[in-house]
Amino acid sequence: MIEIPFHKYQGTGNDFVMVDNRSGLIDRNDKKFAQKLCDRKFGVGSDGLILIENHEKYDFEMVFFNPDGSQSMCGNGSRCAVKFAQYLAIIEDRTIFLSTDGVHTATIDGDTVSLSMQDVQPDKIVTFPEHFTINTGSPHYVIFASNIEHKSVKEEGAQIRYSDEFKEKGINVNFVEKLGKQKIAVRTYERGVEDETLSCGTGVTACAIAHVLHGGVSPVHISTLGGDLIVKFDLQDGAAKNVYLEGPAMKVYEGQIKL
Ligand SMILES: N[C@@H](CCC[C@H](N)C(=O)O)C(=O)O
Repeated sequence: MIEIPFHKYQGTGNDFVMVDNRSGLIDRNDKKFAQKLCDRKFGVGSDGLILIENHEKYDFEMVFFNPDGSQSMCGNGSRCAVKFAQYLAIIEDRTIFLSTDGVHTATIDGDTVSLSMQDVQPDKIVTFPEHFTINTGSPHYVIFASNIEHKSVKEEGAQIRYSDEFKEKGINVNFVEKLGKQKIAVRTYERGVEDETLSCGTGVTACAIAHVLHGGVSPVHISTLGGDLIVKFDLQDGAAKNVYLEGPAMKVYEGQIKL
């Protein structure tokens, strides 16, 4: 049994257990740690586990796990990791770091973290008559709907995520309501959590891109169940470039857990 010090962070209600793993306390290849720490009944409980590790070339490396132990890019988690790296005095108010899908930069202003996302090339944006699939580091299904406050996001999201087309690799499912040229509301079912979360950073980025492809204008202000985010980008030759995800990221508490 080992005692693991952890910090809990949230970004618009998407919550993460953070572990300073610069000493190699946790084996990053052992996905059971994520399953245990993220368990809301037997562990700390969160939408993901993030390990902060040393990196030769960048300020740090962020290793992200979903609660089921799978790995992908996490936008809100990256914003929280940046705040945690500031708390650990690895960085001051700007950084360049490595995440699951490559190198990111970020700036911090109080509790607001602005994160650069990878360019989304045209082959990652697929338009169907009723929906989009867009990969913003993680795969997203984006569907426009009305009155999303009344949607059964868990049930309807799970139907798409476990459909024949997606059941093997999984997909995150986003329901988007247009509120204006520069405003949308989003609710997201996340794979790996297998439930609705209060917010999803890569998800709202995909939704903002879909919104602009439908006539919206960047920057797009996004309302989620857990708070507000802003996504900015330039649409050039069918690609989304200079993509930024901005919003609050905060520490909630810290503790130790025996595993
Ligand atoms: N909450 C995240 C996305 C986390 C990864 C996702 N569940 C997946 O497996 O694709 C975000 O803020 O982007």
